[in-house]
Amino acid sequence: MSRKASENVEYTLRSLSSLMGERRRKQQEPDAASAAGERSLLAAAESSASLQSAGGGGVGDLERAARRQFQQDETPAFVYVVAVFSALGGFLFGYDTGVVSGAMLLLKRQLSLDALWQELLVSSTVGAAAVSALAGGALNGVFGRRAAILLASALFTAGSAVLAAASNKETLLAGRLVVGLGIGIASMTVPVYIAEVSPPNLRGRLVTINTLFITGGQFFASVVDGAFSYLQKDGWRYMLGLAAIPAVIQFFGFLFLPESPRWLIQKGQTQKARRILSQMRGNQTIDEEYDSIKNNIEEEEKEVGSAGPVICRMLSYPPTRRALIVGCGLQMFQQLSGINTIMYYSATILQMSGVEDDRLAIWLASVTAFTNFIFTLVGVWLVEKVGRRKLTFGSLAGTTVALLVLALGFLLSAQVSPRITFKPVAPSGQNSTCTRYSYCNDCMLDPDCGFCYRMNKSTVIDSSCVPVNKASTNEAAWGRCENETKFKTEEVFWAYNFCPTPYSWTALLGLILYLVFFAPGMGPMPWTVNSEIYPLWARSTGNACSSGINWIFNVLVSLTFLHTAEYLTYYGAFFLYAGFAGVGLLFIYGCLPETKGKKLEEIESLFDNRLCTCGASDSDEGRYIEYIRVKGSNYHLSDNDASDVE
Ligand SMILES: O[C@H]1[C@H](O)[C@@H](O)[C@H](O)[C@@H](O)[C@H]1O
Repeated sequence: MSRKASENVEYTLRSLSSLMGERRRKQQEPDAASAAGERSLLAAAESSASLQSAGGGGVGDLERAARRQFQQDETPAFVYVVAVFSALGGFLFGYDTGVVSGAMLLLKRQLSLDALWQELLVSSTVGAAAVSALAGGALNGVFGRRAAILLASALFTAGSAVLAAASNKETLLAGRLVVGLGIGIASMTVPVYIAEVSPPNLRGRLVTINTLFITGGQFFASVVDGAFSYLQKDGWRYMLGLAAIPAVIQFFGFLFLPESPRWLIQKGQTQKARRILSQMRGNQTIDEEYDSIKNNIEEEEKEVGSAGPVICRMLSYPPTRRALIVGCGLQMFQQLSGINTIMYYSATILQMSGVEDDRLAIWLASVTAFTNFIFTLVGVWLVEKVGRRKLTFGSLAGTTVALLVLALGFLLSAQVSPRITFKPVAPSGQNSTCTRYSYCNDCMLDPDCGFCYRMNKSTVIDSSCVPVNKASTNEAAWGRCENETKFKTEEVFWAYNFCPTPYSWTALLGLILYLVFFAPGMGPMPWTVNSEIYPLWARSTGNACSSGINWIFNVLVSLTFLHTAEYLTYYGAFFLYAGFAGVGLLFIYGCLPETKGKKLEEIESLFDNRLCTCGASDSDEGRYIEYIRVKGSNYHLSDNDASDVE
């Protein structure tokens, strides 16, 4: 059957099943079955026969009516409102992790911060996020998802206010720690909350929107950084303080938004849960979904028991143990593929490719953040079409290739690295190791040194390696490249962290390819998949562990990047990330099952088989699955089983 024809049949099936549900509701006495939700799926042949006998206007009218009915069954706007308010947590996560690099440029001058303090202010937030993500499991298990999100937005607000008003570095550190605590809680709670309120056919898309907000926050932060970089004094206060606005909006929004119905059922607050669930499902019957959540909780309690800490029960029960390995593995490989060093290093990669102006490089770094954001949008679009498994695998495969291109770019640049031809005499009392280097590449790998040179057409001439000004890496400590006035009068250029070479464009190509491939899959899918693979009793703890792993590897990779580059050179570092990504590919191929279209309560069974047989045992692979909602019930309809459903 052609694709178009099969799409028509599918649409007709969808329309008819909806319509038949409606007809029956009108024609039949309400009995127990109809109270449990109308379930009427017809195979194509059956339905056309019923159609003829149904009379009353023929196929055209029926289809029109079906179309009307189908449209009425749409997910209520309320679910989208809830998802967007929750995803503000993602926005703050992105904003607060992204804004600090620009703020630091101004802060280090105004408060004379040394390297240790700069490092502390950047990594304290990520470290605090790791701790609070781990602790957030208990928090949102005991007090609920809504309370955890409210707490996270309160922390974001308080932290941003402290940062904006800070008068010394100690207060700044306190503010960054508070913001970090908020990020950790939000990063693990928001995806879980969205997954729990979403209907199955939209779940992937809505959870992925949270990552869209993360990358949106990072992009917005880069624009704010660019804009306030002109305000040399106190510009950082605005950069860091602005986060309070979305945080306050989220806090007040959530005062009016409901708790997750799944959590409420687990806590025995069934009436409230039913009310919220029907609010979320609009005109659809919720009985089936409600019963399935409730039965699931009871069965799980029988099967796993409720004694002992959740993490011990998870580890001793094979399906949750496997899910935990998959969830943590995905988060680990996301960070090991080097996303945050790519983002952090993008300004330098851009400079390598010939962008000499510093401000321009900062603005171009926001183009990088924008690319990351736009391609996450592609992920939102693809996730319910191609599914999580293919999207993640394809994305990581492309990311690996991009990392190889990046590494190759740096390798080529190192091979043709300009020679050092001019050895200036250091002013008295200014000792330095920089002048002993013979090639730009060695000079650039030493964090204390930079490359000062002139250009004759496209050839580097009069090049020297001199110490960098510790207060501003934009200039040398002394000599021709000491300040911007000298750059102009002496017609010299200053390169810190990179070498001018004709192959720099390869690195730029690698950078673009990286973001194009990473952003739709490896960026969002680890969060999305983690929000859905654990059964309810293990969901908070599972997400706490996997988010904790994400943050821990985030700190590890960012903190070790400069040292890795020093020991392995830049191309070595990118080859290393490509290697990690390659191992990640095998892991995803073997272990990640497809969760698209499944109800949260059905997903546990995907982990019944031995780990790393998912590639082979994924029974849904290659089958077209369409979610059909008939008067409140969701059904799988595939080519394989269309004929045996009534
Ligand atoms: O999913 C997000 C996203 O890809 C961000 O761009 C990155 O900074 C985060 O570390 C990651 O968790």
